[in-house]
Amino acid sequence: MIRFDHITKKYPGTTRPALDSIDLEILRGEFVFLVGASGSGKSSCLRLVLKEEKPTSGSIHVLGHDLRSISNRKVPYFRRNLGVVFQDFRLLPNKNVFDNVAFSLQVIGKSRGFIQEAVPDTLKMVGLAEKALRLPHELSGGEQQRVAIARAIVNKPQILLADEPTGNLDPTTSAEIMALLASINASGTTVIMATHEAGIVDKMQRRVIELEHGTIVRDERQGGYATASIPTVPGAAQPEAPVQAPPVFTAPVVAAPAAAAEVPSREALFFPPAPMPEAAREPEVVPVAAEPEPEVEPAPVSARLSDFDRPAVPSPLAPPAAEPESPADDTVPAMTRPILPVTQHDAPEQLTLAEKLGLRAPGEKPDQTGEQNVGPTR
Ligand SMILES: Nc1ncnc2c1ncn2[C@@H]1O[C@H](COP(=O)(O)OP(=O)(O)OP(=O)(O)O)[C@@H](O)[C@H]1O
Repeated sequence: MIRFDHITKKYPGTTRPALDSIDLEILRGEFVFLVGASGSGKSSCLRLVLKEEKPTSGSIHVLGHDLRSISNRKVPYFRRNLGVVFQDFRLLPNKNVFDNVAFSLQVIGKSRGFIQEAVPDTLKMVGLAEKALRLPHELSGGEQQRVAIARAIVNKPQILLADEPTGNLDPTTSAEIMALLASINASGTTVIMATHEAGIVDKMQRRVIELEHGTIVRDERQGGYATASIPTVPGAAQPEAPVQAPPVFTAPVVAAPAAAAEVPSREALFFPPAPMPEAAREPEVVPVAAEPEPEVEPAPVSARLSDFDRPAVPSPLAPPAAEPESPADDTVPAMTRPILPVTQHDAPEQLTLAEKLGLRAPGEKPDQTGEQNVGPTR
């Protein structure tokens, strides 16, 4: 699903490579932690997967594509296969929860009907169905991160990249966010998460790739956080949920994730299944749209409370019911968008949020959202 072959990344003006001849393979359905000291190269790995940065040498394959073969014009289409979540949430401050999630679908031209179904489904999954009309500043940090996760998964990405998604959250809230990420992984999405949080890594017992000065020094199938190079400080605060909180990330269940997940129960959220077995792996090549999608004017989307009262609906991660899609959607699987913060070297300096999310190519028709970022309110 993701393969790095001899990847070296050297940023302009630096003497030492951020990544130094990395070889790496991540399989479909895996949950992978990237750990390592600050500056070890974790975010660089994520940016390379997104094609936000180009390697100095070596090749990267994502979803069957050699990233060198994807032209800049097609990068936004490629990125619809990826969802990205950041430490600082990056919500649109003047849009409510529903519209923040709807935004990413509007920009890629999804129909109003699709949006009116997919957004409530996704908000329900992340536990925010009741708060669809709130503005970001009316939410807690954890709730804001749930909105960001909803936005990242609403179009059903095959890969979810998370760059320190719990970095601004307290331990209990972090545990809840991790349970949500685990449930997303359980429904088949590959999750790659860069983190410094030892407690989370130790509890999850998933694959751990440790970077040190741009090289991989550890790759464990079910690892913990601490090693000689990143020791856990005795007595340091660990992200432990308080006693009354539901137990999280414990006892992996043997069942493989379902291909089309049901809406996970609360129990499922807190007892995430183990990673998908390696057998059922490698995917077909995911097509990147050969032609640009037709420009569809973003339809004004307003949440109706009745939308949130509907009977049980399929998980937002499951394939949607037959939906009218734009022609380009026939060739681009329903996915979501990326958001890594680092500016592409060859991109214009002033990018709109849609461009940062990979929803529009730089220079494409700007949207009218008055977009700006909003960070945690905590
Ligand atoms: N745009 C850039 N220009 C120059 N150097 C960069 C750039 N981005 C990252 N670097 C350098 O590359 C190295 C790896 O950085 P990277 O952000 O990948 O590390 P990280 O492990 O994610 O760190 P952190 O945990 O602090 O986020 C660091 O030495 C950093 O200074």
